[in-house]
Amino acid sequence: MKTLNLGYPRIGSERELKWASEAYWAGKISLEDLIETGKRIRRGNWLLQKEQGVDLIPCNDFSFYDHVLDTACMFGMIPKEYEVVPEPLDRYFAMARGDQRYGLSALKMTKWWDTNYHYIVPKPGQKLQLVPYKLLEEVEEAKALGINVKPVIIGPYTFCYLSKMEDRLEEIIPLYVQLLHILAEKDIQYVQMDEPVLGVREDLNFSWAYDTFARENSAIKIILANYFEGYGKNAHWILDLPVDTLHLDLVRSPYQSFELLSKNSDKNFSLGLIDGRNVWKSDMKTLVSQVERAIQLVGRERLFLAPSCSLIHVPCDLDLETDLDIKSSLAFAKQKLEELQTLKAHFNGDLIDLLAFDRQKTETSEVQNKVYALTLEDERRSEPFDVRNPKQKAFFDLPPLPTTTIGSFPQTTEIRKLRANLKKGEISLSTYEEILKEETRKLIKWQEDIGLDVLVHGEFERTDMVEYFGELLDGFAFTQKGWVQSYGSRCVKPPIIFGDVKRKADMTVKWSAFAQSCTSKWVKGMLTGPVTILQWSFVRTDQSRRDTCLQIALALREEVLALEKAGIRIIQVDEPGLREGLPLRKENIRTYLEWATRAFRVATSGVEPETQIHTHMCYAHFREILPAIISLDADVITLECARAPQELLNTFKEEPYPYEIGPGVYDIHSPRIPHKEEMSQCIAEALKVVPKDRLWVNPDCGLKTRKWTEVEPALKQMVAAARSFR
Ligand SMILES: Nc1nc2c(c(=O)[nH]1)N[C@@H](CNc1ccc(C(=O)N[C@@H](CCC(=O)N[C@@H](CCC(=O)N[C@@H](CCC(=O)O)C(=O)O)C(=O)O)C(=O)O)cc1)CN2
Ligand code: MET
Ligand SMILES: [Zn+2]
Repeated sequence: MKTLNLGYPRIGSERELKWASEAYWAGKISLEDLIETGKRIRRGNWLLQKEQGVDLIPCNDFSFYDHVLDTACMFGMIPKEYEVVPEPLDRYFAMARGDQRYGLSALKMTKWWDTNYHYIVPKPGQKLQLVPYKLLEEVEEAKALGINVKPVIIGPYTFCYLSKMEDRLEEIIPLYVQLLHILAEKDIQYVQMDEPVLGVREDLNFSWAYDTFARENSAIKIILANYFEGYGKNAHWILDLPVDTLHLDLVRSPYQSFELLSKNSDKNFSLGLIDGRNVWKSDMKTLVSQVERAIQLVGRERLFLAPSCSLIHVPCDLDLETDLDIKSSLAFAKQKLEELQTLKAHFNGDLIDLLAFDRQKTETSEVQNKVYALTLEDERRSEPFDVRNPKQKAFFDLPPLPTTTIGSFPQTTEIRKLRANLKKGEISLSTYEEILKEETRKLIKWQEDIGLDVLVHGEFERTDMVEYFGELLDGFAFTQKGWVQSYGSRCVKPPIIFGDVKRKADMTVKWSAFAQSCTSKWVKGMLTGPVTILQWSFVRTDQSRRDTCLQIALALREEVLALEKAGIRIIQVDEPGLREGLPLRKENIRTYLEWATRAFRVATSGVEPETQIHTHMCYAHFREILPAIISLDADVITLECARAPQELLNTFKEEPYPYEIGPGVYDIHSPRIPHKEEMSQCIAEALKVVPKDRLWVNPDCGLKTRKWTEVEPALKQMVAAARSFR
């Protein structure tokens, strides 16, 4: 029995790649040093996988920023304006994050399927050509270590779908053919073509490309990898494709996977048994019986054992955790490979102790009962928007086009160091809090000085907008080193929901009330919404996502009411995870949106009519969920918009948004400082589709990743731009 792996985390178990890239961008280390770090990580990952007995080890799963951008570069998709950057890796980073030195803005970034990973959306335009050096270098590096790797390549349909160039398959297929030829010459035996588009589209004709590949290349075996969903109606023809192996995500689609295994075919199958999207240990007994069934259906020679998807969505190594009560229930990337090896050993006849793993079932608790007892009253504001909106206008007395920010301000090295010191016990909690209060006080003053209208406290006390709440709520565990790449060098440490969620005490009231006490302007309270907390955590699997989400909503409802009671009358409940949680298959969308929007309303609807509920979302194609966004009944929404204003504004042209809205005028994911004229342009565009008394002016998202030197001029210009329209 053989095993294969679809991809391994590339950020490094100590986030080596993050530190090296950020040091390189800051001019603190050389390009050679950065490249060397990349090599070290790849070597480490390959050797680890070899040691774990993985038979087909991936390459090209490494990336200095993003594997979709790598693929775009492999096909020569470098927009003209970036050609001014002489060094190829700098040009690549300029596309990913913009480059002030050359006045270049970044390409658009968006979510990878239903994950919290973000990819760079390639920009079609120029003629395509094959530039495969990154991939080939990795093949050679692995060879030097005695490993004949399996390159991972985004397949043509998925790549064209993600790049919005489905009309250019004819042009790109020959480049794939050319690449396969080159790889065959290098003695590559297997290539993994990732085609997760199979999980969302049922109208594509795959045989066009894959027949060509089979005709032109008999030497290379193609593993077609679909994950995060089953094959849907594509199951009717997928077995006719001339590929060697079909990967099945048995975690997301067990039923259909076995249907495919039962059909008559000549295919080999990769059984995606081990959950690549969650951190619980596998129940080996269940896996064994699944494999046994598969063996009965197709025979063991035709099977690979595998994780369900790439392991980049889970942390690297559980061994690094020294203080985690539920550790014995968990498996991170390295441990998942160990599970794979155990399973393989079992089927190869070694005597192995197979552990059944039953997560304890908890008794129906008070919180669960509260969820069952929720009524329509609990998710309805006491007055509809048209009645409460004029009251709010009178209550807050804000100028037209009020300016605000999304919540966080720069998380400077000093602040992070301070928190690290607190964790190490080098400073006391009261010292920590005093210093952060001082930062907050300074920030309030600064916001007053530059003339912002609705102020924020800055979120200095938060490690991360989800982790922070996880640490304060019952039912969550959190790791020390459980980092998962979110985009580029940015990582998150998703908390683990293992039990019933309950609010123990106030979570944000102290900080918001303190900030409000420093000013006579309005300070906006800041919470992360129930769907986003769910979506960005690892969840328990013994109860539905819906029930877990509603439990979180009930906890947040208490916090919202506590904020209101403390005099915070504008409360933002962020839901950037709402769109991302959308099921990939259309038929599951409605049910999801019903409970997800309900959770938001449960969290927010208990307040007085004058209390203004804001929400915020980023990176979304909002059009398809606009009715759901409207059903949140939030008084104000701030949205990411700067990298793709037209898309968003067209949406509102077609369907006017009935609440107040702030389409972001400043792209905060790039270090580049926008000009006032660009922001004015955004406001002018927005005014074409949003009535003036409903429009807010704000950045795209929080400013925590930016430097003060970037934020100061940008926000001053933003305020000036807003004023020029009043
Ligand atoms: N969960 C989540 N998902 C999300 C987002 C989000 O904000 N949270 N936003 C979008 C993605 N955007 C993101 C934006 C920023 C970061 C981000 O800045 N992450 C930080 C880590 C944040 C954090 O938890 N920081 C901790 C730990 C900081 C740290 O690394 N400390 C050093 C020591 C400090 C030092 O000496 O510099 C260490 O532990 O080694 C803290 O502030 O306390 C990073 O990668 O740098 C992540 C995602 C969508 N998905
Ligand atoms: C990813 S959405 C971020 C919202 C949060 N309030 C912040 O400003 O950082
Ligand atoms: Zn955001």
